[in-house]
Amino acid sequence: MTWLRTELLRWAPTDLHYVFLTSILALTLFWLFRRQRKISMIEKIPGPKGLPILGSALDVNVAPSELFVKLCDFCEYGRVAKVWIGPQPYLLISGARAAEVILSSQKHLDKSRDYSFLHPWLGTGLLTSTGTKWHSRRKLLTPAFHFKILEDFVEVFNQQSSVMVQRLQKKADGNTFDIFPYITLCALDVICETAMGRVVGAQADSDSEYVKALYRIGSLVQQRQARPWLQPDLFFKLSGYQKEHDACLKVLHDFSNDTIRSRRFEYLEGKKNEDQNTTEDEAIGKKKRLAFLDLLLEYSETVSRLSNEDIREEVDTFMFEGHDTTAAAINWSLYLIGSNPEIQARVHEELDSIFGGSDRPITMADLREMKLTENCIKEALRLFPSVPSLARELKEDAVIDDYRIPTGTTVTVVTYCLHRDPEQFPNPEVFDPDRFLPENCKSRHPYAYVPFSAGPRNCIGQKFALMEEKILLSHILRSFRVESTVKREDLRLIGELVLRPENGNPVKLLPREAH
Ligand code: HEM
Repeated sequence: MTWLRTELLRWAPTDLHYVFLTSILALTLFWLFRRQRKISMIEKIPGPKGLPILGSALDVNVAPSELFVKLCDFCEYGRVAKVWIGPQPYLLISGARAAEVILSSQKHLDKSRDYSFLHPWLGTGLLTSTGTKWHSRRKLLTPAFHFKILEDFVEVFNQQSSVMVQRLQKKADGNTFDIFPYITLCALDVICETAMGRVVGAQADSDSEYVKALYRIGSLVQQRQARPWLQPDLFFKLSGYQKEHDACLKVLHDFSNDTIRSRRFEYLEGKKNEDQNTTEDEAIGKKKRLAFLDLLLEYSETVSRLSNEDIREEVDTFMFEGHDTTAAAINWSLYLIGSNPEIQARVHEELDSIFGGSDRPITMADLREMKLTENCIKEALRLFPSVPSLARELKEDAVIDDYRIPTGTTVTVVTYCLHRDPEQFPNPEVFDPDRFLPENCKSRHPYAYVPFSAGPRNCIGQKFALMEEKILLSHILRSFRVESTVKREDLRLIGELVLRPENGNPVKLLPREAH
């Protein structure tokens, strides 16, 4: 028995134990109090009832096209709605006043956790970074999107559009085919040349290793975002996707790194020779076109030092943000124009009045005249915004539409639903480009229409995107008449990183001369 007494004495609680236990208890109570406060604040907001602990997690465990329908159903609860997915509350915003609180704020700039699945590929480039890094990069990159610089890209937009039109000519026999990949590959060629200054010829060879890796990694990130069980690193690894993801990553990063290294070398060599020689182009007064990558190299030498890795983050971000979004937007415009023959006739009339039936390249002056075409693009981005929702994580409490929203909540602006508010857009489902005539925009809330987001974290590439869209779309419509074959009520939407039709964009094309 002596051994038992000795053991008991050894384990008898000391002051240290009391302090330790009291601290644990205090921390637990504090956590419970905070959690309860959070729950009671969130519970005041309308939303689906959900199950204990799971919330609405089972409702969102559905096929991708049903998931988007669910998201829109949740928004029916109100312009501000809540939904619990397990222990995590999500706030869904589909009203302009509430969207303004988040998008115009200088405080709520942090992206939600979903964006972290892009980090291995994009690092913390402009889209995914936060705090001082985001601030300084945004300041550095803004001049790269100046109109004067974008003007130089018109030639690329024209050249790649001509390749696309040539490819489409082979399909313009009135039979149905999916035009989506034709437009996507063209947008990919455009972004490779404008962002990196490299010609990948995706339209000529869509089997290239780089093109395949780009698409595969996009779809892997999307799957991970949509399926909560793939989110922990361990499960992603066990699923086998991690290996595939890393293989794609290697192809993409090797490509960007090689390009950056060789362009930096060329840039430095060019600088050395600058005073000694003039290049052949300069001798005939022709200015060399600079890709975004060249501009970053120049800023890196003159404004703020950027490592090759810093530059890669930004160039990869442009590659990611800058092609799927524009490709989807052009497809949606074409889909809606192809479903509305009267509007298509008006667009053809506008294009004929500018180009008179010639197939000459499009100039900046032409772009300014394409008012109706531009309004069709804007209206298509209203009905089918390429980025259908965007999310922030609150780093401090916020007051939205009289509700106090606690720190840590993920706030998602559901652009797709916001753009269908009947108070801002009467008969919201109707495709009516005249909504964007200046006189019809006057009374609209400034945050009712935000396809490029708004406020400090808006899309840096929106002018580039609109120019590209106008040029690609008008090249198609100058050559062809388009007929959409899917009715609006039969559309099934996939609303992941980018909003796209589940079954592509099957259309019939006919050469214009035939009509
Ligand atoms: C129709 C085409 C496009 C649409 C609809 C679009 C839409 C958007 C939206 C909604 C955001 C905010 C995302 C968020 O807060 O999560 C965004 C951000 C961004 N976009 Fe675009 N985008 C388009 C084209 C482009 C292009 C062509 C580029 C570059 C060449 C680009 C580069 C970026 C970048 C770098 C950001 C992050 C900006 C920041 O956080 O400071 N986008 N875009």
